[in-house]
Amino acid sequence: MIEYYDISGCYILRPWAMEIWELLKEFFDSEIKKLKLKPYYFPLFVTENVLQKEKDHIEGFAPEVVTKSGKSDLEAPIAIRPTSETVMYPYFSKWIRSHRDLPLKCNQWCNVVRWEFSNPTPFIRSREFLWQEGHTVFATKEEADEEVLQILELYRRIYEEFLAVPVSKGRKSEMEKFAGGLYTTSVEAFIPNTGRGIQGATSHCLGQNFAKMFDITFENEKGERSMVWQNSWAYTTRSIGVMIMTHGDDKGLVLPPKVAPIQVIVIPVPFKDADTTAIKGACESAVYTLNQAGIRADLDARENYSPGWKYSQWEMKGVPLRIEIGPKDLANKQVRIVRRDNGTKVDIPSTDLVEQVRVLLDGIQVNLLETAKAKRDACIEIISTWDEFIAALNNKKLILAPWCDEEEVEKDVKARTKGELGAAKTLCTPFDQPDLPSGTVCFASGKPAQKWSFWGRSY
Ligand SMILES: O=C1CCCN[C@@H]1CCCn1cnc2ccccc2c1=O
Repeated sequence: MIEYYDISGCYILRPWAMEIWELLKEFFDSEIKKLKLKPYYFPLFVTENVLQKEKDHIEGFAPEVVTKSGKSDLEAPIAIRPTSETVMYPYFSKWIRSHRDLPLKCNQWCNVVRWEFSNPTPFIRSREFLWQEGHTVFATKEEADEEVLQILELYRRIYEEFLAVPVSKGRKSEMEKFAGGLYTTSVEAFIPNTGRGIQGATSHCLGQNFAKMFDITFENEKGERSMVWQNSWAYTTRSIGVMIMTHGDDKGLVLPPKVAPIQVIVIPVPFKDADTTAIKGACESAVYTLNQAGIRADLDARENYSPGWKYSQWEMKGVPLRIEIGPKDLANKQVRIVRRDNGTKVDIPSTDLVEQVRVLLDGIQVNLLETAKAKRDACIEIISTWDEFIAALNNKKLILAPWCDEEEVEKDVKARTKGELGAAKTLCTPFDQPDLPSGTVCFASGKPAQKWSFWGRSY
């Protein structure tokens, strides 16, 4: 999937990874086009003084900004985009004059650079990554609020319907939200093996903060000038890393069929005096029939590897289904199908091939999500006291706790849980709130609890 590069935190994405990214992009792009998003491409470079325009929140990120100044020190240093607000919004200000210019809906698929120094991890934390960033502009807050949730639902579908990763939709705390915005919503995943939460994607309502900063105003129907309301939202190639960690097993990758570059690998099983030509022919026609039905099938007829060696290689690559065709299968006009997710083998008549493969692929997709959901739910611990919180944290749990929603308390929990594994933090306040009996107190402060929030260590 990936090749290490001679610069730390940078990776080469090879076809097995890029084909997954392209399948996700195909779905997401077709969905946002239904919402009237238009494709744009803005420059990679931004002058540092323009980037500094967001100085109130950018100082938090400043060290991550890669800059290069020209040969003579007269030239203003140029930065590589870590995100594109400051690149785009001066032009939104120029392009938007009247309510007739709204809503403006801009999406770009691109790379961004954030020169992070904490431990680089393929897909999960890289200094350059691919993403889509949506930047939309509305006349009213209501329109913005509605779109924030429409996009968040698309991110849930990316994770649950394609990557088979369960996520929780919720709202970020004031401390964890995008500082430049009004509020942040996110889909949060959880990795049971490490007991860490991981942000899957974010959908921010920016309010009128950037309209003020970049003077993005419009004349409404009554001829009055007012400021626009904006959103911005993104998901990244990190989503591939979350899928790998969620489904992988000791044999290697386990790919959900919806994002598998090859969904079915067909392998001839020759036998010493059997008719190898007929077997290969049967394999080729199986691949052809499946491809005609829109199933991503391929043939592995390499003569320099044994069937057993091929089984292991394609299992390691996570291909959902393997079809074996040997002399016995040929004689009985059947094929043997092996599932990657649970290893079951089944012999099916060649005449039922497409139908059965479809049923099996759908079954794998559902099974992977259900299995991951059960594992994630088994990690959720509902607590009410500080001691229970610490115990759950040390047991690698995803903690659901009643919280007074005070930032000072959030900071205090971070301070009290600092350590080499990283501090605990709020992951999100799930939209789906359990009942909060009156009188329930905050696990950390003892003050009246306002909400249930997910807490835990995170990536
Ligand atoms: O999430 C999104 C969605 C897509 C558009 N951008 C927003 C917010 C990005 C927040 N952010 C994140 N890292 C940064 C790193 C360096 C400079 C600036 C930033 C920065 O503004």
